Amino acid sequence: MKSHYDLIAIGAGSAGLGVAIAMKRLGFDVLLIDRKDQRIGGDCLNDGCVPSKALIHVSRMIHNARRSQPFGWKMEGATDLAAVMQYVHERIEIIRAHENATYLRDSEKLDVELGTARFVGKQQIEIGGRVTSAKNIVLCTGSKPQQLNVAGIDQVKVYTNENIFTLDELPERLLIIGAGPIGMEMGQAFQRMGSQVTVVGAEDRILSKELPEVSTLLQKRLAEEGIDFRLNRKVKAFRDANTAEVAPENGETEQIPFDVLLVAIGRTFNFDDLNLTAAGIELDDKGRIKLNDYLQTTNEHVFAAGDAAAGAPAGQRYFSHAAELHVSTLVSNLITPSRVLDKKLTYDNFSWVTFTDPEVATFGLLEEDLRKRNIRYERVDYDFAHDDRAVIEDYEYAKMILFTEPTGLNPFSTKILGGTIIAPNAGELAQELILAIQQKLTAGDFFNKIYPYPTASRVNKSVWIDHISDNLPGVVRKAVKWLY
Ligand SMILES: Cc1cc2nc3c(=O)[nH]c(=O)nc-3n(C[C@H](O)[C@H](O)[C@H](O)COP(=O)(O)OP(=O)(O)OC[C@H]3O[C@@H](n4cnc5c(N)ncnc54)[C@H](O)[C@@H]3O)c2cc1C
Ligand SMILES: NC(=O)c1ccc[n+]([C@@H]2O[C@H](COP(=O)([O-])OP(=O)(O)OC[C@H]3O[C@@H](n4cnc5c(N)ncnc54)[C@H](O)[C@@H]3O)[C@@H](O)[C@H]2O)c1
Repeated sequence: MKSHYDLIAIGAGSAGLGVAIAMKRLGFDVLLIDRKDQRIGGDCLNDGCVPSKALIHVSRMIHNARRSQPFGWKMEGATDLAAVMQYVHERIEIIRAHENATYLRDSEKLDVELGTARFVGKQQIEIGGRVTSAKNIVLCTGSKPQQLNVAGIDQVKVYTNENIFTLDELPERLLIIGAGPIGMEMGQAFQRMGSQVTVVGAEDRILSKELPEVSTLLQKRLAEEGIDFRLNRKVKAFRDANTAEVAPENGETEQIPFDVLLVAIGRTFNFDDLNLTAAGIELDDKGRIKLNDYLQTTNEHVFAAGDAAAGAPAGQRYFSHAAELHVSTLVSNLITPSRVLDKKLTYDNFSWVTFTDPEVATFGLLEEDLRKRNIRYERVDYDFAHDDRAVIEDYEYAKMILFTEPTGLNPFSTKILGGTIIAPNAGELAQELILAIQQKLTAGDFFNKIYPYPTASRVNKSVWIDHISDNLPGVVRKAVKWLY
């Protein structure tokens, strides 16, 4: 480790790896720090995106195998969770081959230190008893699961995303607290593998960041697969190691027996070890780092990225690709010679996907953003009932909701502002729409594109064919007829 660097990144998850590699490749002297080699890759690789999506992949195969029975396949069996987890961990190790200290030192020429970092000055970091400094430091220390603090919890073996992928026996009864993306993705995966899943959610609907009709449709599909929902309820206490006492605000308490408890009730931060006060870095009243629009902390030499940047004025987004957006904003600002040219963080072109089946993809401006900003918009609802691919593959229930500019005299010039798709592979279907928002493409651009039949993404044209047909001004129809 050198005594001084151009930049130090603390934490080697999506944010830390991104900023360190980008700055190094641009020619700067960079130090990357994480607690230990097995943590490099952060939550995403070790106990977030990668293991969860691998588990979802396996559970979908099991579900599809079961669904083939009406077509003559006779299958029986039970999930061997140890074998499933072996697959999950093999996938992690494949990615770890290029996300580890040796690889980063040898191939990316980064300085990598393993240990817990703490501030000992405004630009000074101590790690393993040694001190180094940097012109700029980026806090990429991520987040951790929020704990459930209720009476009797100490008797229970609590699982979170940090240890659920170590299970090697399928629980008969899995109780999940929290109906957010972790609860829904893991709940469906375990239900499909053969557990009886019960979900307790504090709000009146699942995935409360989505449009209400999307939550309702997804909940219906998950309930049809057998998940038992107890919404508008909280765990009040644990009677013993396998019984939760659950109740609505002013209602009767119900006992829910379980074999395994998964808690997924949101995130908190990893700031305790950092000694932030030594660097003059302040937290807000929610325990988030105070940041300006440029991801800068109250110490002008220290910035935050990834889950650690939840205190940004633009809002909090706990996603790997949010870390990617923070990194590109930061790197571009760090190498820009004049502060006047600095880019503010904005989520206007952001998107996310919840990898349930059906998937939920949400992109661009949310309806609440449009209302808050007094932006005039129209809502376009598209039902997949008459989409040939949806009929062929049995997902006529799917929906697309777009928020568009108000249709003017020329409906072909309408642009998308945001929207949501709930459908199998919605995350892939939405990609074209996300690009359209970013590049300001119009309804006419989709209308004029010829999509191979019967690709699923033809819906991105069908929605406009319907919309344009419904909104073509009478004068245009008359003119066309007159010219005919
Ligand atoms: C179950 C689950 C599924 C998810 N699925 C998705 C998904 O499908 N798509 C998606 O986009 N996002 C997903 N996410 C969110 C995504 O994982 C996170 O947003 C992302 O990992 C955040 O990256 P980060 O770099 O900010 O933090 P992290 O990945 O948490 O990395 C932080 C690193 O900092 C290190 N660190 C902390 N403190 C110190 C210190 N003092 N000294 C040294 N090192 C330190 C930690 O060891 C850790 O490695 C999921 C999350 C979970 C929990
Ligand atoms: N596909 C993806 O991109 C993906 C997948 C999983 C997680 N993530 C990220 O990880 C983050 C964390 O996920 P999460 O699901 O833990 O958090 P979340 O904050 O999104 O959802 C937690 C849910 O738990 C509920 N809750 C809180 N306290 C409760 C209590 N005591 N009893 C019952 N319910 C309670 C909340 O009302 C909320 O609906 C997400 O915000 C998301 O950004 C992303």
